[in-house]
Amino acid sequence: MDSRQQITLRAPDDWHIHLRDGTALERTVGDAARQFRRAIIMPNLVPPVVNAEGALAYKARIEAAVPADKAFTPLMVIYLTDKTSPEIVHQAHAAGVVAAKLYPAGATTNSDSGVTDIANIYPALEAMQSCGMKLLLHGEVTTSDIDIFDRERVFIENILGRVVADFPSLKIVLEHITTSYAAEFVAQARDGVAATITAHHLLYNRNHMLVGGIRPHYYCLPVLKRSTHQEALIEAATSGSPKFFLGTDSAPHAQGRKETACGCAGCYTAFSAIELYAEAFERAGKLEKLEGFASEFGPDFYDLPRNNGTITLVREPWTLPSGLPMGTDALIPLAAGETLNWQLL
Ligand SMILES: NC(=O)N[C@@H](CC(=O)O)C(=O)O
Ligand SMILES: [Zn+2]
Ligand SMILES: [Zn+2]
Repeated sequence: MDSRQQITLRAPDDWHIHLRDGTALERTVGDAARQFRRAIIMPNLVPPVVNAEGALAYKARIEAAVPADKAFTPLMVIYLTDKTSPEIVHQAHAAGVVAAKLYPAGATTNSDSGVTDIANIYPALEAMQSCGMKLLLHGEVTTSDIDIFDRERVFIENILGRVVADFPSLKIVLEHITTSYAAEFVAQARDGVAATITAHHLLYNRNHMLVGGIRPHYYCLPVLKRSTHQEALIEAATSGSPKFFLGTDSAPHAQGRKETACGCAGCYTAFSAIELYAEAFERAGKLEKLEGFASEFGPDFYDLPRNNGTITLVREPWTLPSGLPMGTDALIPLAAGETLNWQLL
């Protein structure tokens, strides 16, 4: 009889992940499939995944990288551009694409082809509303006069409120929220508006990134905020509200592209995602709320069945590796070399 403390959860899903392409897939898909049954696959490749054809081809490349002993379903997303037409939306929907992603142009990694004015995609949003395709948002404005720590709040005030009102039955996910403003907006919004929360925004605030030396592996977008915002996110994630669910935003960048004068934005959390979330929920004294957040509210929002089967985590401290191979590159996982209390069996 195993006397270690354990928790067993319905098998979880990741509602926001970056897998990249080519030789990265062995690493990223292997890690994701060890942790999750399904994942929403971000389309910000270079060039981006902008239509049904691109999504189906990318899906096949991901499926080819799933380890033989794992069941993992990629849920595909197209990238909205100024040229996304209702026809592109309907074709994608017919091909099984579940959502379209809005990257304001210039907001984040690989967002150069993003939307320059929300008005340009109103016909596409109309089509998405009519066929039930979800809208996923990188919720930051990009104008240079707006401070980087205010970009999420200003997006909510200037853009999100309008989209939520103009498309009253469009299902919308504000991705990787980082502020109390976002948590409050989503909590009070109409049905059909939800948010994903990353493990790193639950575990860290900007002091972790900037005090005692600059730590590039904590740098992601939207950037970590002050601790009061971190506390609001912990409160939202552990509240039991079905509007908040798991999305890692795991985003691999080779070590040399993080540890450099102009480092890329993105944290690689896929290697130990559910363990990082368990850590955050345990610290909040809310481990019993992890299953809803990780395994129930996401599929409910996406109108998909919850997974059958379970995973088990044991409370047995273990140390993350200091680096991982990704193709011919080195990849530094978030919390590299640190000890976590919970381990996936
Ligand atoms: N989160 C990040 O900092 N980076 C993501 C893009 C994104 O989700 O904004 C990436 O693709 O690297
Ligand atoms: Zn983003
Ligand atoms: Zn992302």
